[in-house]
Amino acid sequence: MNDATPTNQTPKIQIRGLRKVFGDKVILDGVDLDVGNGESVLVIGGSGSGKSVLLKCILGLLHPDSGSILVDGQEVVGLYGSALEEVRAKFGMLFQNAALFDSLPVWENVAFGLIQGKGMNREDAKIVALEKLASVGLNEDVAELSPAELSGGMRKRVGLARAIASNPEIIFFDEPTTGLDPIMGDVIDRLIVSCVRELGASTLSITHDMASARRISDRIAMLYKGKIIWSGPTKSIDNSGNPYVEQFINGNSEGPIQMQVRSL
Ligand SMILES: Nc1ncnc2c1ncn2[C@@H]1O[C@H](COP(=O)(O)OP(=O)(O)OP(=O)(O)O)[C@@H](O)[C@H]1O
Repeated sequence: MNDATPTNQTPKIQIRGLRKVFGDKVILDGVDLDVGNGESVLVIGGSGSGKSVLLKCILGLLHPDSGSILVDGQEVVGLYGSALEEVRAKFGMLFQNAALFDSLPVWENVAFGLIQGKGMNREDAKIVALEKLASVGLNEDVAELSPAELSGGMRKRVGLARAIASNPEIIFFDEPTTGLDPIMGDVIDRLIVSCVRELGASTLSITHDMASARRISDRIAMLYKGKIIWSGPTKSIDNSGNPYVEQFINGNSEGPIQMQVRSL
């Protein structure tokens, strides 16, 4: 399947024929996916379907067996060292568990990439961190706390502030609402949408939370058996006409998707 971009511009990310195998397990089996400029794409798929592997291939953390990943038209498969770092500098990422260092105060977690990655001095990096924390609704008192002192929702906010700290062109959201109650999930999703809009960033996200998926994406793509088997506007997800998508979004155990359940 060829995943057409919604505009004629060069896509921000263009993936073609991506294949990744671990031992005898084919995880990605020819993934084709585009993320347009300023577009928010969300990948759905069952546990173990390869969503994280896909993100890791784009970030160069895993090396695909074959296929192509273009970022702004530049091939990133096979890049390493400073060339890979240059591409990675375009990305921000909000990890599932926010992945904060408890040994550093909140502001330093946000400023970490600016100080370590971009060589910014601590004073300037702190100013940026405080600005970004303010943009996700956290004040200067919170900036001095340890992440261990924060609630789950606050940790996500800090993770979001860190993801946007360097004004990235592309942001990955990995399960941004996991572990939050539905109301806090909505709050975080709204923050994500407003921060992304303000930056004009393109996003690629993965989640199991369909309410969140509907809020933070323009387009949804479904990964199944190593391929994107459906992709379409988020607003048409309920009329996909695809039995795999229907089963997934309705959470039915009955349907064409065979979940592997190991009996104990
Ligand atoms: N480094 C690795 N070495 C071997 N197998 C791996 C490695 N990374 C991932 N896998 C396997 O690849 C498959 C896909 O994993 P992945 O984490 O991408 O799934 P996922 O769709 O993100 O799942 P979930 O929704 O549960 O997070 C799994 O079977 C996993 O065990």
